[in-house]
Amino acid sequence: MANSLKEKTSLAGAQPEVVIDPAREPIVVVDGLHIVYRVYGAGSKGSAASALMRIVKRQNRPQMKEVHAVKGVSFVAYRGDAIGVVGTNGSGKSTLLAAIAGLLPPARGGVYTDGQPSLLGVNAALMKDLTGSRNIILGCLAMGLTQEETKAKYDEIVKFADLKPGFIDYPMSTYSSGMGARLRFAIAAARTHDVMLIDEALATGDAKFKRRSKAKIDELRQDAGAVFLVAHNLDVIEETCNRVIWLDDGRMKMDGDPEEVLAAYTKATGK
Ligand SMILES: Nc1ncnc2c1ncn2[C@@H]1O[C@H](COP(=O)(O)OP(=O)(O)OP(=O)(O)O)[C@@H](O)[C@H]1O
Repeated sequence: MANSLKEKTSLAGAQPEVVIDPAREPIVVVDGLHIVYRVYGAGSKGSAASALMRIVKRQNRPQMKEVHAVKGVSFVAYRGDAIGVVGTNGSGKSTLLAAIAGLLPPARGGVYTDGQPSLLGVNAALMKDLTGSRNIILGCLAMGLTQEETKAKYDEIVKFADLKPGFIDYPMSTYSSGMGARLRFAIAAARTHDVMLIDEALATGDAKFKRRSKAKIDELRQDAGAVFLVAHNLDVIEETCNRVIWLDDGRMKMDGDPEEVLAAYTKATGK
């Protein structure tokens, strides 16, 4: 599979922008990636009536605006990497993760992954009207676990989420954001992921849960291909990751050792 990644990278363009270290196993290759959102102005989604009015008034279609969120980012993540992604609001962190997960089509360049990426975000798709218990079962089945595997993992997930007593049988709409995040993380961590993308999921947990999550991520890193973590809390990144990518206005500003990158980022942003 590693070979196919190398082949694909060289096919991505005449001049691939990434260089793969032949001594290591690439898991994710991001090659000259550009992501552009297309946004229509207010009211532009429009009804048939507003379209008719435009025809009558001989007006053109409302202007489409483009938001260039990721601008030519390239890097290679290797097996065992836990990569923290930092950057100020709107710098493109979530967009990059969504692109790696295959949820956003590149405008240019490409993303190649060895295995199935799983995006674990604050808005991960759990059903608010269903109980935590039902969500565990649905979540496990959705991740591809069999009924037997789901049953076997159930108690472990409940224990890891460590919700207030009884809450596992309440609808998730009654959970605080921290409780929701804990359950989401506990469900996602119940299986190993080839590429695990965590978007702020740990931000709402308390200190004890963060410690346990870190231990769990370390464990997942042993089996997973690569872990990506977006967090505004730099301590979480520093403690969890072996590498940090700093995005600035959609561009790669730095990629390297956590201590070095976080020091430069803190100095530049005063965070
Ligand atoms: N669905 C969308 N439609 C249009 N523009 C979007 C959309 N999502 C994000 N953007 C824009 O893309 C850019 C990058 O946003 P993104 O959410 O990736 O940044 P971020 O670094 O994750 O920010 P934050 O730290 O605030 O979560 C921003 O300019 C944002 O306004």
